[in-house]
Amino acid sequence: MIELRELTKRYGGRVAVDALSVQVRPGVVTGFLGPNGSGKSTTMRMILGLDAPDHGEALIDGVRYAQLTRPLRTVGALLDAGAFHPGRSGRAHLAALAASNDIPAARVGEVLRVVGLSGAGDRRAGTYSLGMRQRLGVAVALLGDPGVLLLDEPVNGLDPEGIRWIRDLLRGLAAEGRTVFVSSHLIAEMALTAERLVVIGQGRLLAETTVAGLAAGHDSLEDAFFRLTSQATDYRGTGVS
Ligand SMILES: Nc1ncnc2c1ncn2[C@@H]1O[C@H](COP(=O)(O)OP(=O)(O)OP(=O)(O)O)[C@@H](O)[C@H]1O
Repeated sequence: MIELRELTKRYGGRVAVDALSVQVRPGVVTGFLGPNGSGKSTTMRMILGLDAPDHGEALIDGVRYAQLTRPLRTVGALLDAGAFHPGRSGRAHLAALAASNDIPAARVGEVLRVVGLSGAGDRRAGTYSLGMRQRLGVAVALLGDPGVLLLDEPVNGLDPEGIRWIRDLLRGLAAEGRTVFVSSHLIAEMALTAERLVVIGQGRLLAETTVAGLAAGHDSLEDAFFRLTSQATDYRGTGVS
């Protein structure tokens, strides 16, 4: 379980995350939605202890990330799919992480299989396509068999087959009782993947609901999302006329 308590982050005079209080529960995929710049990545970075909140706290299974004794075994994250040495093979990258986190080496082959990179595991990661990098990032997240998973825009760069694969994977991981928190700015994709939704705009909580709950009373889910976030968008084109 992930718990955010009045989580707040300012950059200069600007509030990126504004007193965000949310509980993300195990057993379902929870989508984390908001327009560009609404604070999703900043929130995820604070959950992972990569950014310090100015106020409030983010707890994973009741403790802060820094207090976890075996972090990779508790929480797996995909933040930046390019975060590996390009000259190293996918397998070597995973093996180094496993060794430094006291994870059995046999787990490397298992996660390569789960993400469909068994055949490409010995290639240099720098030669991977964007979709293969995303898959390697997912393999890193799964390496410690964690109960909590945090993924920032995991479908970025994936083709339709890859998008379906990640959707099924996330739903399967949640069905095993894990907490799965996945950010996106694509409401249509989230509607197919997530059961619960946390929607933010300009760093503030706009809705914490189910997919059906968000759509209720609107022509479409997209319409509901736009209405909810229209007052909380930093950038908007005017179109041509
Ligand atoms: N290191 C930083 N320094 C200054 N401002 C930052 C920094 N990181 C984020 N911000 C600002 O904080 C706000 C929230 O950004 P964040 O990246 O968390 O949003 P996001 O919802 O993940 O956006 P996107 O969907 O575009 O990835 C934005 O206004 C952004 O410009």
